[in-house]
Amino acid sequence: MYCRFLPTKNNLKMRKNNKEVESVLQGLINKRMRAMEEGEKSENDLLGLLLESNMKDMDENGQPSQGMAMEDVIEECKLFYLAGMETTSVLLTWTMIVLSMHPEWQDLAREEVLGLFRKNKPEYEGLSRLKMVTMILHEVLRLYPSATVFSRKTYKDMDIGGVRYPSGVFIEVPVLFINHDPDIWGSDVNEFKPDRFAQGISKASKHPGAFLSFGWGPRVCIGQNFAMLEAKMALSMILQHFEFELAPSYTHAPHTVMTLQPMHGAQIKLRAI
Ligand code: HEM
Repeated sequence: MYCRFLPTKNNLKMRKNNKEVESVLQGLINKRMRAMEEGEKSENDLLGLLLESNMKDMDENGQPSQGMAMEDVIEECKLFYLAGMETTSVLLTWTMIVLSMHPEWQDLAREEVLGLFRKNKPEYEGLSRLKMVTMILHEVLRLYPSATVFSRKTYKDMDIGGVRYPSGVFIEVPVLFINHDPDIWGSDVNEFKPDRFAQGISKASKHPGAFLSFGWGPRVCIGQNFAMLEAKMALSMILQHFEFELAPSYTHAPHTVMTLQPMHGAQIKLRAI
């Protein structure tokens, strides 16, 4: 846990990158704040909302300390970008890979999408009626969870699963291992079987809370509905216009670099339809 404070080559590079990201964000924030101070209407996006609440708090209380500190605004921007971008993009990547490996499911998904939207642009109402596509995305998230682990820290002495932990212990929740545990998902745990989600997430496994790909509890992923919507929209549009299969150069090697990614990339051949 504390290794990140050591001046290793990687840590120094990360710190340098972090500084660079923060200074880019600070520049964007300054520009936006100037525009807001000059009376320009704030844009309806995350940064606009954060800054608006930050400035409002400062106005009402007259003390900047009551508002959201600028470091917090920067941290929120970083969090939303890092937590929201890569996770959804690797979900789509794995979905393309898995549907290339299982053309029968690719056909079923396409049938559903074309049945609902034909070749028209998918609209919000229709996306919520995509049952097959939703099952596929959940099964991909089970087999290849974008975040393979998340952590917690005990804030007091406590018993978890019959083990006594003192306060201040970091606990890693191994999502990838849980998602591949045959005692939870059955002996076909390593197979791609979207229909295990046919009755919803809580009925897909022997334990109703076993699906942890979006986390759980008060810190559950705040963007999960948005991510699913984005993935459904993108996948629907791809299925409407392309058939796809793996290129011979594709090598299956999932590995973790922050998120779970295909180590050698995802070489996929697309054919317009
Ligand atoms: C497939 C896509 C995604 C996956 C698999 C995913 C997964 C996760 C996981 C496992 C957590 C940790 C939960 C915990 O510690 O209990 C998390 C937290 C979070 N996610 Fe996502 N996420 C995805 C997309 C998004 C998107 C699109 C956004 C924003 C638009 C987002 C924003 C966040 C934020 C802000 C948190 C921190 C929540 C908190 O600590 O209260 N995520 N996500």
